[in-house]
Amino acid sequence: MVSIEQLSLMINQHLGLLTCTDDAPNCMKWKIFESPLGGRGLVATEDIKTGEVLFIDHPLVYGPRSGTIIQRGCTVCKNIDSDTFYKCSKCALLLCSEQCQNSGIHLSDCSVISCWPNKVSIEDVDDTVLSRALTAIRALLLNEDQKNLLTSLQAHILHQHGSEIRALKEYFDIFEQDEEFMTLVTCILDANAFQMATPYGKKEMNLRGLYPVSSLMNHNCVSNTRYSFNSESQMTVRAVKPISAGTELFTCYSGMLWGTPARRLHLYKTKHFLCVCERCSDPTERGTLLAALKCFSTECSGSLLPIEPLKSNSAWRCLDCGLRVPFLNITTIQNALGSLMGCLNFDNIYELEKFFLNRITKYIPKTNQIVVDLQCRLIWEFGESEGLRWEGE
Ligand SMILES: C[S@@+](CC[C@H](N)C(=O)[O-])C[C@H]1O[C@@H](n2cnc3c(N)ncnc32)[C@H](O)[C@@H]1O
Repeated sequence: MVSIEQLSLMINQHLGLLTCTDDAPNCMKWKIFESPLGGRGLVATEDIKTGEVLFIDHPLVYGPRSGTIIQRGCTVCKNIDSDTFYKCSKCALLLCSEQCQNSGIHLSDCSVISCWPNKVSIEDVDDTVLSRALTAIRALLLNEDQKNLLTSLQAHILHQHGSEIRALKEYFDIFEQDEEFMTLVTCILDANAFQMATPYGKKEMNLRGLYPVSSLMNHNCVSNTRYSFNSESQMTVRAVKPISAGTELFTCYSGMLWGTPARRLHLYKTKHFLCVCERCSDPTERGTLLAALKCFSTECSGSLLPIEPLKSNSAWRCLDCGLRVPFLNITTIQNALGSLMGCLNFDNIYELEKFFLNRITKYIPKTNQIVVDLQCRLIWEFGESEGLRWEGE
């Protein structure tokens, strides 16, 4: 593991590559430090005002996400809506036009892949396997300084990572050194990559990017920063509240409007830690009751909440009548709700509205994250669709 001083130098060099704009502060009001949470983090060195830009980061590497649900799209322009997709005859990456094929991005990608002897004919290479591995493949193109910065970021070395590289080996004889490096990169991406924003209304592949400075921010369920992307994929990180000198800068790795059990499970599965922040420790989640379920007693209209939210198998209790419900009964309800949501067609706004008005609030309190999520989706859709009106209360 590199020292904080070495890492700070690398980060400064990385940020120094940016052209300074009025929006980008030349003098940083934070530094890298040993976080009390373990590992490194960023801490404010001066008082910071709400809205102040903390830094503007750019990705070391980016590419398609590697999840199991694969979106097929052009690996250059990210377009997922084309009748002209074809595979490059040298490397099998999916493309949509000659222009994309002749672009610098594709020529670089292709230069790496076409060096590996193929085990099957190029036409038979599964382009979705290549797409899943593309971000790690692109890391091979970084220069030595960039590779050093990348490998100084946290990695959780777990067998579950690197499946995209193992799948790639079915089609190519990958050089051992490349395979080792790409496998490490998949572990680093898993711990650090951010989902990149898709421009509104554009049908584009979902991308992930490795933003080294942002990657050093630890998580808190009530973060004191927020980030946004510009059209050049730069990430601007701003303070969302006044931050006093000595306070750690936090981002939020999970959905802000998810209840505590959902957030903690997500953080555990994807980032391999159990959050113990103030919000997670508070059964009411600062009064938002996002995880609340309806009391099981027919005479009571109260809300059930976990008694000890930091214990994953905690019993729940009704805030009004005090009824205690064992954890197993709670998981049964949560699973049933999950199945119900799984059957919903989120593209059908009318179905969503009906479900929202007539069904879901019969079973769960209006504060529950599912209701809040549906409300947000409806507001989003109604805001954009001409003629659509809120028909209920
Ligand atoms: C993006 S990295 C953050 C920087 C990292 N601490 C480092 O030293 O490079 C994400 C990892 O940091 C750790 N982490 C982040 N937030 C945490 C928190 N609130 N509690 C415990 N560990 C945390 C987890 O290991 C997580 O997978």
